[in-house]
Amino acid sequence: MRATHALGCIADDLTGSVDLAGRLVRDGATVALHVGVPDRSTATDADAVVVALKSRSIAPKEAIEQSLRAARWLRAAGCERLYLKYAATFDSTARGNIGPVADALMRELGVAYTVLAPSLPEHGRTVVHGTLFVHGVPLAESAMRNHPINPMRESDLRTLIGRQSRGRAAVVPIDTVHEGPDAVQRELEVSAASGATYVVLDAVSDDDLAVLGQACAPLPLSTGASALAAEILRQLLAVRDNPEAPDSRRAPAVECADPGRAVALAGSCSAATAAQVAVFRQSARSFPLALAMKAGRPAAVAEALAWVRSQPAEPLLVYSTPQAGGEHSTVNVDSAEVEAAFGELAAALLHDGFSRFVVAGGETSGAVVQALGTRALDIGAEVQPGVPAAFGLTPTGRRVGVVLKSGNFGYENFFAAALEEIS
Ligand SMILES: Nc1ncnc2c1ncn2[C@@H]1O[C@H](COP(=O)(O)OP(=O)(O)OP(=O)(O)O)[C@@H](O)[C@H]1O
Ligand SMILES: O=C(O)[C@@H](O)C(=O)CO
Repeated sequence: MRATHALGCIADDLTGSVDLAGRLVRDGATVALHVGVPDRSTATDADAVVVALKSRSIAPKEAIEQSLRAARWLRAAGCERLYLKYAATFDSTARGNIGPVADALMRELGVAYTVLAPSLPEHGRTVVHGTLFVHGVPLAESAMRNHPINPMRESDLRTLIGRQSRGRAAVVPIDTVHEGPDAVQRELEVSAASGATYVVLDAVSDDDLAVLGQACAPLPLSTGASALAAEILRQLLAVRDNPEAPDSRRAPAVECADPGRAVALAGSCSAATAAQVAVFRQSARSFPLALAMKAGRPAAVAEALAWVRSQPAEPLLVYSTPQAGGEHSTVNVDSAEVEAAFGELAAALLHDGFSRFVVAGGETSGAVVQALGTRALDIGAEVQPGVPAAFGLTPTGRRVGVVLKSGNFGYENFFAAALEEIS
């Protein structure tokens, strides 16, 4: 590995990590993305290094342990600044894991405070006076209210972080952001001096994020969605490489997947995926996995596999997404079992010669990529905003292509577009 990387990122789920990596690559930066904490250091010349965890919904103790291992690995690899990436919809429960992990990272780095910046205006996520909005609707009134794993029933980020961390939260209000980076930095110092350990950053536009990126670039640790990380990296690279602007950099071309069949797997329970599944089912052959789960996981996986094998033509979709227009939405199944079923199905399909997988849902993507055994991903072109194609090697040396979609990302034609991109 080279001596320094401008930014080291710890992402709490896999789709969030590809969203982040794709955004950095879109800006012209080079990115190394590792699935899980690598066992040893790996040589790379990347501007940013991303470690993708599956820590969003696990026990806080385990999430802290994994995140600290990632932080230590990134620092040993030469990352100058760290960024904790979580969902722009602040997906978490009353006990974590954003607060416990951020508390632990602050202790590890010996810093007194950090920022919270989930704003992602490109996807309609904005923060005003500390309240998180999704397309203008307070988070707790958005579809996230009924998320099966992380139901979000509070919109004030100070309250949310207060419930899952030690310490006090303050806000840098939008008016201060509009005054520019110096004003934001002054406000950060004032908040820290008054004992705040978390400072929520208002932002409603990409211009606001650019201001925040300038203000936060010197901080050892920042936290938030992909947008602030991208702005921080822009700043760090502009400073390091001046006069060459980050915009003029070129991401390396990535190799495609080996020849093989393609399948779409939808385990996401988000409203956007439900609409995308409903649209795709009009033209694709589809199998309702949640319904099959009534017979138990092994039988469901066997049935899904037999169905896929019997299909003479593509496109193919296996889905468990509730309210996707099928009767399965009424079936009461265990989330972890559904995830495991998607993983087992993906492993069997890989064995059958499938080489391209489009997956909807962060947890589902984590389970599928774990099952494929891919430990690092090269980021390719974005299919739709926040959803790049990615390519990696399996343990047996096969090159697979994946498109991993965060639940609420993508347009209605997402599945067809993603399969087209990795064909
Ligand atoms: N019909 C279903 N009933 C119960 N659980 C399900 C069903 N379908 C999927 N699940 C589970 O719900 C969880 C969905 O989480 P996942 O992260 O994959 O999607 P998401 O939450 O919609 O997307 P994201 O986290 O990217 O916003 C997974 O654990 C999945 O296995
Ligand atoms: O829906 C979102 O905002 C998130 O899933 C996200 O930030 C993905 O990176």
